[in-house]
Amino acid sequence: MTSKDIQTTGYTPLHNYKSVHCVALNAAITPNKPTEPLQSNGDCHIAVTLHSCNTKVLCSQEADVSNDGPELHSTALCTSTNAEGVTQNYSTTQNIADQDNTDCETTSSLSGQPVPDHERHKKRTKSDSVLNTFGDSSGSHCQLRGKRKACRGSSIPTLILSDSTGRDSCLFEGNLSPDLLLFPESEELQSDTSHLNGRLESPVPSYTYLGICLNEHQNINSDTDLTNSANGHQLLSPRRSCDSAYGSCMESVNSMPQDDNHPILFSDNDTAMDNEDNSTGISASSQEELSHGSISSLSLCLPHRSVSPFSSSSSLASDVTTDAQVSTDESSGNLLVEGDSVSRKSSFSRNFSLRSSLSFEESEEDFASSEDGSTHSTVSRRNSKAKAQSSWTKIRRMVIWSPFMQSFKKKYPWVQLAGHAGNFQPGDEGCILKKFCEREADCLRSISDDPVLRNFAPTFHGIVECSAEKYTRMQDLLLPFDCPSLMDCKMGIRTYLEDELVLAKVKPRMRHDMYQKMVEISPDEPTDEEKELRAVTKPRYMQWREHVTSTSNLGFRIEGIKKSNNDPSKDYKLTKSVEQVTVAFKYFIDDNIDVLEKYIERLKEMREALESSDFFHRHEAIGSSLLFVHDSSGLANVWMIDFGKTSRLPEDQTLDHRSQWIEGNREDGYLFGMDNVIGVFEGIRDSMKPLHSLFLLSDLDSEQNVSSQDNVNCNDVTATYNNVTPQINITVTSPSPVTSRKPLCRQQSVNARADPDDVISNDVDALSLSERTL
Ligand SMILES: O=P(O)(O)O[C@H]1[C@H](O)[C@@H](OP(=O)(O)O)[C@H](OP(=O)(O)O)[C@@H](OP(=O)(O)O)[C@H]1O
Ligand SMILES: Nc1ncnc2c1ncn2[C@@H]1O[C@H](COP(=O)(O)OP(=O)(O)O)[C@@H](O)[C@H]1O
Repeated sequence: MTSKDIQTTGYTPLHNYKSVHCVALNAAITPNKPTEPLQSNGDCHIAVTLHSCNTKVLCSQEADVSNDGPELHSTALCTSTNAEGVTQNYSTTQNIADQDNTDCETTSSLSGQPVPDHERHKKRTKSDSVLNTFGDSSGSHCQLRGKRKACRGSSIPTLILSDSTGRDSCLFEGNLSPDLLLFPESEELQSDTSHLNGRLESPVPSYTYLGICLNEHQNINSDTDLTNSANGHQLLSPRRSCDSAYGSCMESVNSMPQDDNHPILFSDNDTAMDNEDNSTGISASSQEELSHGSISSLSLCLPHRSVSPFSSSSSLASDVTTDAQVSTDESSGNLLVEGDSVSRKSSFSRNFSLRSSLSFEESEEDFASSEDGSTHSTVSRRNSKAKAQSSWTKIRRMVIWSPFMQSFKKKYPWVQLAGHAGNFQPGDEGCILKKFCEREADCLRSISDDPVLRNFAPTFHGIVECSAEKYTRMQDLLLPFDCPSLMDCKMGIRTYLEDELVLAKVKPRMRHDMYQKMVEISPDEPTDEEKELRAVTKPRYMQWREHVTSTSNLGFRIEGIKKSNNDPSKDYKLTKSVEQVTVAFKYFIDDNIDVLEKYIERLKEMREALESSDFFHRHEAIGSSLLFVHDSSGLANVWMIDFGKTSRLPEDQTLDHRSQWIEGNREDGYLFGMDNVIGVFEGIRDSMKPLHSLFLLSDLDSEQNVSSQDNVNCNDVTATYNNVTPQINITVTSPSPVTSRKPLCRQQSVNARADPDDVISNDVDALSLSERTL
């Protein structure tokens, strides 16, 4: 199966989700004795492979889980292999004394302490083969009996658990885009199934899949579709939503064939009907599975507090309460799930938002299964199944708390670094959705069609509508990166439209929010009148922002930086001078010269493309940003984003994007800013290149002009060598990064070593770029 095979098409992605928590557990995982229920003290061997949706194997894990003694600790001896094939052995020990205790204690010993072979459980062969089957990048696990997982966006984890008998199961959890749930697509059932079966050398075992979605409409969507496959196995898949947030997606799901083999277990008003006993919640069974008795109960709870993937992290006011219980009805063999209501407050403040495809802190809370709000009669059944349930809990904990999963958790953040909170939604197939803005959509469309510029901005993928709201669908630029570091630089010497200025003069609108933001940074900034009104106009605020940041002097400003493993920071509201910007850029690139070179190269290409672009010369670009993204693998790229205030000029007008702005000429200083971004990066590069490689002291007389050195991009270097004190002062006049303006002059003071035959050493400790003023 190719990666194409697992791309699901044909339905519109879901919108308006604040977060979706999805859990899927297969009942098929068994202890070493496959025909017996999972015992609370049973040992088992599990294998886990984590795939991205594009079938890349992210990592895999095998674990021998043994419960040494009465329920206090469980130890997993694991081998974990990442995408690069690096294998790590470790053990994970967990205190699982309290099943409802979400603060599961985990200690792990990592690589360097390989788990001795004799400590491993025996039955590995079959698991290995399963692991290999799933671990060969084929992505075959994504299609189980024709049920296609809507694997959209690379950041989607798929967990496959395989037990020692070769039976495999799916554990799928985290904060996932709603369109990542399993959705049926009827066709390719047979071929893929046989393919998978063939590879597994055994029939695909029964799967039980439970999908639980949580959306901003404060509902838990616990819906299922029990589907019998051709080979008699059954699949429980998420089926419908209780409100419009599911939108068109549910249309497609609902359009799937429904016949005797596809019993619908739930009504549309979320008062789920158990086909056996009319109980509330989710009910479905994998009867074959249950008749084997390989699982008697499992318990799932959605987190009590859940971080919304698209809400502000710092101003998070998210309060989520939801529980879902799954247990087995022994008489019917059904799995029974209960869910209570969810309440959520979402924040719409302007701030960061983070999405993590896996949110295992949250998942951990899953283990605290609450009886509150349960309306189902399965409480007693649950209680009676507590023991077996605890085994499941343990396994999940093992997996979730292993270094393997913990490190994966960090790998997939989607970050909205700047901009308006609530503007973005998850999209499908590597896309994100941004609230529709005609100007922006027009620009993205034009740029995508422009052979010169198309690589420098997110690809435009049309306009979609959901819940009566329009979105622009565009390429998710973070897709290829692992744990990316991001920086958003707002370009130009001006951040407000001329129209806004005109309007503010004619009809000033006082903004309290902007006054508030202003005094937070500069309490003394407002005039007496503004203080009295506790409000400022938008242009006043915007101009002040430009003035206290590098917008006005350098033609760009840093909006935010997020280093791979750190929280995002927008603490650049007073970053103005070249030195301050240099410090921030250096922090961002972390002295990684390769990344730096890539940025410089890319920026220069982009500048060249912009200079030659008719589109660009005919547009005024206000508030547009450069998004810098790199990761530890050295992958680095820069794109232009945010065209919400980029507008076409009258036919007879063009801009050079470097000239001074005079009201009415609509110049925006975009290229001026770009020149300076490049200049600062080049300054950093030069400072990182030790000058001692350039000059030998012996080459220098007491005073000598040294000709241009290519590798420092100097026009002229004047070096003064003082024979008495080994000190050299070098003045480098570099080509101006601000081409049409006064050249920047860098003065570098270099300490020379005493030995004149030796190279000049070391620090370029005084680097000053004289800033030009507008
Ligand atoms: O960055 P801070 O200091 O918070 O100021 C913001 C940014 O300038 C926004 O620009 P961008 O979207 O380019 O980041 C701007 O949105 P506009 O683009 O609508 O001008 C906001 O205006 P309001 O949306 O009017 O609040 C303004 O409050
Ligand atoms: N195509 C994209 N791919 C990935 N991240 C993006 C993309 N577009 C925007 N972002 C993220 O969203 C943030 C805000 O984007 P922006 O378009 O400036 O929003 P706004 O119009 O609300 O200001 C950026 O800083 C970046 O982190």
